[in-house]
Amino acid sequence: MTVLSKYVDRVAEKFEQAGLSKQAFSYAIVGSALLALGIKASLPLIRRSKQNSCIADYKIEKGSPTPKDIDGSNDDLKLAEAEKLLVEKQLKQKQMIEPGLNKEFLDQLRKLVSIMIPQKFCYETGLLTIHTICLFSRTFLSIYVAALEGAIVKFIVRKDVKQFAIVLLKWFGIAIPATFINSMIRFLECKLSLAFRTRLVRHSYRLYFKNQNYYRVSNLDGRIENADHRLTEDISVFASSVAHLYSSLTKPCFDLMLIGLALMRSSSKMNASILSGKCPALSVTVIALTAHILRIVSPKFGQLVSEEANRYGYLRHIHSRIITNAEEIAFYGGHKVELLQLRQAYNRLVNQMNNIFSQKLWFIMLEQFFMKYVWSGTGMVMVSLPILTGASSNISTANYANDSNISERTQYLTTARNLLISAADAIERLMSSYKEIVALAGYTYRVAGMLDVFEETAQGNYSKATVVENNEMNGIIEFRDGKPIAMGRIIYTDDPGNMSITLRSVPVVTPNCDVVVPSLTLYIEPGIHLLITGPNGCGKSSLFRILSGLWPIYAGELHIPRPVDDRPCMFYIPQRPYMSIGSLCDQIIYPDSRDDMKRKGITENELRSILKMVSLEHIAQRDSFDLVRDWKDILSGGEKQRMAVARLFYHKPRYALLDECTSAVSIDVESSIYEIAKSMNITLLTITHRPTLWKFHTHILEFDGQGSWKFRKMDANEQQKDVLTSQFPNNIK
Ligand SMILES: Nc1ncnc2c1ncn2[C@@H]1O[C@H](COP(=O)(O)OP(=O)(O)OP(=O)(O)O)[C@@H](O)[C@H]1O
Repeated sequence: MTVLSKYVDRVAEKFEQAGLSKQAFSYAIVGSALLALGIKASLPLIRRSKQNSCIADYKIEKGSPTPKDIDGSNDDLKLAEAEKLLVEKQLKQKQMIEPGLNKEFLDQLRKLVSIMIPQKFCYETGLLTIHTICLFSRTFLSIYVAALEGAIVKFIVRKDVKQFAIVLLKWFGIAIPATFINSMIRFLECKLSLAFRTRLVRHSYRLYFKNQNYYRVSNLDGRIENADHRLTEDISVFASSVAHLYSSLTKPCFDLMLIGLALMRSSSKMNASILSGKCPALSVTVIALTAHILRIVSPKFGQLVSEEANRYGYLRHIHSRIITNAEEIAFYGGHKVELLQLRQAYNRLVNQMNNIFSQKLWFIMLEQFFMKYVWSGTGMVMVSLPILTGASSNISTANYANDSNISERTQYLTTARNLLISAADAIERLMSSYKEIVALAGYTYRVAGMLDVFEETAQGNYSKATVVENNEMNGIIEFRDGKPIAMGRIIYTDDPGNMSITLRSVPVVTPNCDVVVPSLTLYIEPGIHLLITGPNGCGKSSLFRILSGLWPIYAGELHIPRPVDDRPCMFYIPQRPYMSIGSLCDQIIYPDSRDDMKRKGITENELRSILKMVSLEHIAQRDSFDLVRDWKDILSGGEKQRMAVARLFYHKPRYALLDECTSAVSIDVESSIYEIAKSMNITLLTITHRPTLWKFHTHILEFDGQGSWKFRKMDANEQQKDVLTSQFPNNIK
């Protein structure tokens, strides 16, 4: 500032020499400052209105790609459009509760705390107690160190070398427990955060895997975009901020309490009580006023942090999609599109982070100004006022020259100053905790929100944005509070003599509440090998989803045999089989564990013969059963499908739900697989487009793609469809 004012003076002199008055020069400076301010204020508005008009242009052009779209310069506009849609969607779902210090936050926090600390006496309360003792001891030590420093100054002023050396030694001696306790506080904070995290993770994993929630959350419900991010990153950050907040709230409270007492004691010794008269009023007024100003001007950190976490989660989601679908993307050469999406997601995150940084810049400046300067100034006034005014002092003027009194006062001032600095520091920490609390509100909102969604989806309550408007009128689905209600019933039959599956007037309804088949009635008993056909999207796989309990039943009844441990009722094999992490043995027995296998008394030799049934014996010869490899990449498409069939032969279910699961398997191996399955008394429910498989079935369920269906016994001609197809390809549909 000094340099600037000197420079301004020098320029003003030059202007005077050139014949311009100092007043005109001042007007010019003020004018240009106002102009700069005006530009700064209006520029963002101009930019925003320009952006809006561009978005409007883009809306008009949507659907017809322009050269601008193609060269990627319209990316920002697309992104803005996408973001707008997202916000509209969230508003529709009434989810735009602003995370901040409010009742919702306190309720959510209370709920999460009851998960993190489930009992009065548990590991976490033990850690908290030790942590609290350490924080308390640290405050005592700070006060003791302040007193020692005062004594050191006193003996320096008195020139008392011996006492000085003794106190200095004490000062060094106290450093050992003080540093240990400091380190211990950090250690305990980390342990506490980990303990909280573990409790939350265990609880949320339990919920995530309850009633196939991992499927429901991403497929049937639309509220959580990236459950993986919430389950890992958000829980971790939430747990550490709770643990940190505990120490950053309790330590300053102890500090204030004990320092207040220490100050009162030392000041009353000097008959210069800083806690009487106008001093406390002054300090309380200054602190309250500055705190109020800071609260008013504080940016909405909770909302900002929550949005940042959203964007970070989305970025990770795009990354994981690329990893999962790397081969497909590489075959398509889709790297440009993927790169663009990654960049857009990253830019969104950067924009949000920049926004937070710039909001923090001014807030921290103001905060520091109040805390470092305004409060220190007030503290200095408080310490010196009683001594300077000396109104209440009993120390006579005659004694002022006395060395001892001077050194006493110096000691008092040094100790009081140190204590006041510590107290100011404590208040600073308390006030900056507000920022942390608001940021914590953001994470609490995400973690508690996730648990709420998990609990609701586990009970079959789903919420999807696009559901209600289109379908409320169809009469098949009942809605309550805008949410579809699953009125259908699943009835498990326990009768070992009745292993049939019955569907009575069950509609096939997608998670978006599109009715694919209004009402389906079927009776399947062991030995009815059912072939399911129909055009794409007619609901073939959806029927399997309903039979497996993945999709809710909105009406009617489904009777299925209750699953028993050793022989599952149904076993589903998809077109793209899932390869788990683990050894070759783990692939065959999935989802059983080694212990389950031992319990069932199945040996490695039996596994070998299962592999032989699906013509995969060479894999067991190549690798041992215990070798852990990345089977997803090692096995070819057809081998993976055969491995999935090996699982079927291992589990020997009553019903096999085969969803084009042998589309990549050669026809001869496929036929032998079907024969073996039938010989094992497995009833086949097959979706296939291959005529060669018709002969293995006794009944057919035909969907027409318009919601109608036909269920009937196959005639002998139909069973020979593959032969007829090869002889008269044009006559067979
Ligand atoms: N998770 C989902 N969310 C919303 N709609 C879905 C979902 N899964 C499937 N659908 C819709 O349900 C309808 C039936 O799908 P389904 O998978 O049963 O078809 P399909 O008959 O098996 O077809 P294909 O022969 O192509 O496999 C389709 O219109 C599809 O878009």
